[in-house]
Amino acid sequence: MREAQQYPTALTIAGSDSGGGAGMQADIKTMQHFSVFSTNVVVGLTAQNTLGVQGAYPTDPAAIAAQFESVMTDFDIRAAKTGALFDGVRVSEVARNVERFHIKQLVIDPVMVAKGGAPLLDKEGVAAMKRELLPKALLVTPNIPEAELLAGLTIQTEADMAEAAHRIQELGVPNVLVKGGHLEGDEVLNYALLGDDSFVLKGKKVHTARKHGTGDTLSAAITAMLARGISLKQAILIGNDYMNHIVAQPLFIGHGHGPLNQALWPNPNQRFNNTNELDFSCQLVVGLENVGGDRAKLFSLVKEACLAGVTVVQYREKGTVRPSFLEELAVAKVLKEICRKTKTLLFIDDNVDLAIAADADGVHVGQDDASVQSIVKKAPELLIGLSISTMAELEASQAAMPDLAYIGVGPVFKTTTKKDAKPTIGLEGLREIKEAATVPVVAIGGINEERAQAVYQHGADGLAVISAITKSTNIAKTVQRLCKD
Ligand SMILES: Cc1ncc(COP(=O)(O)OP(=O)(O)O)c(N)n1
Ligand SMILES: Cc1ncsc1CCOP(=O)(O)O
Ligand SMILES: [Mg+2]
Repeated sequence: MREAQQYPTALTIAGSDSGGGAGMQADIKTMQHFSVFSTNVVVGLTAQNTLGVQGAYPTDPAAIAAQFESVMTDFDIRAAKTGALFDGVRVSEVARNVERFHIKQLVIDPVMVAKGGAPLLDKEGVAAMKRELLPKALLVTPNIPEAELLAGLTIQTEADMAEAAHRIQELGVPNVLVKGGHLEGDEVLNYALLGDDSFVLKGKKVHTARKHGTGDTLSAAITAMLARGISLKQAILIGNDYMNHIVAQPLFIGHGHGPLNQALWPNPNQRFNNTNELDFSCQLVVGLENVGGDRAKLFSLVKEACLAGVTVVQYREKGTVRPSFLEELAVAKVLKEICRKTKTLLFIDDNVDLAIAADADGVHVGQDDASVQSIVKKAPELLIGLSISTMAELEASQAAMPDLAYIGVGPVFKTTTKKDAKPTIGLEGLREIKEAATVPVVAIGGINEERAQAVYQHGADGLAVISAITKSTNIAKTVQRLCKD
């Protein structure tokens, strides 16, 4: 199957909101924004706007089953989520179909009451959810009133949230995210209990009524990321950042509880695009250290290399006298501008904060730098390159692979440019790592014009050089010879 046909697909099992801000409409918009195709089982209609729910019309259970049949027999559903399920009959029908079609990655947003106060799940529905649906789910994302109902306790503090999460876990769902937006205070605390692991996510509380659809949007974002193969924990961390960002900039639509703008995400989809489409074939790694500290020389060299066809520039400062953060930022911003003109990707070595501040495309980190997981949490929009020098490092980094744009493998040959370089791995070492790698391999270390083609022949998808370009007397010709024949 061609890559373009492997667009991840998810399913939302929810109610329609005629106002467009919540329910299935919020799910579809959010999933699309995360580059996931959304299929739907409509469990009911609501006549609704930003002022409230004027009517609710549950779907015939036979129509629910028929929709499941249509979707599940055609699409490769990687993850699903539920929203408003109305009553016990519909919850049972959904649970039956989840079982029938072996839906594994199921996120339950246990929608019980709409923003304006209208009930969206009756008493039997709550009982059926506890009994039949939660044990089939991967994650449940209750807000405070929903968690109180599911856990049977009053929640006022973080400790209460933790207690509620544990009680809900006992109902058979392994992972629980209690959303604390309804609690007093200037911060929103979300409590996550993932198996035995627990953590608290914080966000600034935005005091606005324009938050219609927040629960649907968060659970849809998490579901979309699961469909893309991102781990549950990272999906929750990214989803939390996403919500903090979009809640702060609501849409001024309607006269009541206004909707969110799901498309508001910095550098939309940059991170989630098919990274296979990005070109990591020829990378110039460079800093002031490599050009005698001469800024003008650095800029003209990078410009020439970009025009000659390098596909990535990595800004890397390693000299004994390091420029200050602000000096590096000033340089990085000029590099960004140069790269923008030729559509060349700009990466920053080691420094995630600098990459964020300079609006770089990515960051390259070594084994002892910031962890891939922490970068994803802090800056989900950044592409990430990770250094790998041995098979053991590759194996130890398996969990990070879905989040990587490429791995930098080497040093392949002896190099004097990097003082603390690890032992060389040679062309055979490069081949061995390439055969086990699941992301593009960028070879580095002692590569020059003469050696470039052998590097490709041993499996490299791309190469990265410092001295081959910084010491070249004819950059255009050098870049041409470094490219794959
Ligand atoms: C493409 C590429 N591969 C490897 C490295 C080395 O990064 P790291 O291990 O962090 O070492 P330093 O560059 O920080 O000395 C790289 N920068 N780029
Ligand atoms: C940054 C780095 N990482 C491994 S080797 C190396 C230096 C590459 O420099 P050169 O291309 O001049 O050998
Ligand atoms: Mg490093």
